[in-house]
Amino acid sequence: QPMRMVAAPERAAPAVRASELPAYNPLEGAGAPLTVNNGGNVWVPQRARPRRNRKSDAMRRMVRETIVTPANFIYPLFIHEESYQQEIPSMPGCQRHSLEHMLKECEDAWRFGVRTFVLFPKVADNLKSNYADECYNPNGIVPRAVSMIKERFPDSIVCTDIALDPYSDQGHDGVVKDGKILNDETIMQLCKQAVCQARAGSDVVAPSDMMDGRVGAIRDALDSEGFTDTSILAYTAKYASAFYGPFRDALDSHPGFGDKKTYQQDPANGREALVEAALDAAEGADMLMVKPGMPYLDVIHRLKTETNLPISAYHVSGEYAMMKAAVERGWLDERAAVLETMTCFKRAGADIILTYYAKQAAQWLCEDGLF
Ligand SMILES: NCc1[nH]cc(CCC(=O)O)c1CC(=O)O
Ligand SMILES: [Mg+2]
Repeated sequence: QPMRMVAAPERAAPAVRASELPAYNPLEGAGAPLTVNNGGNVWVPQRARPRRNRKSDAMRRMVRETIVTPANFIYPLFIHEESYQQEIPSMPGCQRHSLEHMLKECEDAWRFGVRTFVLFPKVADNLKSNYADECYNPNGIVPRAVSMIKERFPDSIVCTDIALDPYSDQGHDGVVKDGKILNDETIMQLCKQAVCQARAGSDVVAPSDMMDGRVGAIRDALDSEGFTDTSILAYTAKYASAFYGPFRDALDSHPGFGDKKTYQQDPANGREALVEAALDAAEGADMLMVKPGMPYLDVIHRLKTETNLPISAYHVSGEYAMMKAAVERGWLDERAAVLETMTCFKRAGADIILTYYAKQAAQWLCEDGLF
């Protein structure tokens, strides 16, 4: 039934005394007949009007629950050994950077308040192998990149990914035998990779492989080599997702056979993320990651309520690509859609947001100012 407007009567309605008003009931106005108040205005009697807290920009800012700042972002950078920048067609606006250009990119983001970077290497095919031994080469591209950033920006936080896939000739996150991914053999390699990166100056190592027990093993390996201050950002709830395709284009790391479902989580499972979170926390993780981001806000929220460790959302390559594609078609307002997405990650419980939009979003936040 549509509500009918009632014409105001000729004479003003008699004043209503407070004592005559019914007991407070915030829902009372719903469906109540329209009347006219002492001001002569149409009035649906109701005391609670949530719109009052939205009535001006200043009011909205005063009551805002969630504020995203550039310090919350982790900016991922793809690097390669070449001296040029290479566009990644499925990730418009992202490139494989030369090491020199990587520094320029850090500097640009730094000016907008971004302090944290994570590195992903595109490795040449002739350096790839089943055991991925290149991953702990002290002269490999990642250790060199880490020292370059730390030298230029000593106050930055440099994160490095721990996983074999960029260095694996099979495109898997572990050592392969008879078509299976070996858990404990892989952990041996991951520990060497973590120590190598810590030695190069990495502030945070981020295992993204999903082998069981690798957080504890990496913690012990770091500690026994004296790297007790190197943090671990564990990819705790990493799902076997269809949204990683553009990242695998960027690294040329598509799995050579099969899929990653025997180690990454089933997207159908939420409670399983709590099992993983309890293990990672017990094994010494400093921060927990949920990946992908937007389709997994419920998982972020559940981890936030179940643990007291900082939570990071990974806004992955496929999420980035689909936003860019809609923007290119003129179907989305990029700035509004991106900033809304970032705010929603934090509202859901993410303290940290790893996103390919980090530099751009930080710039927009700086332009808005006053956050
Ligand atoms: N260790 C692999 C890794 N680390 C980050 C991503 C994907 C990130 C993205 O899509 O942005 C992947 C891909 C995969 O698991 O196959
Ligand atoms: Mg685990």
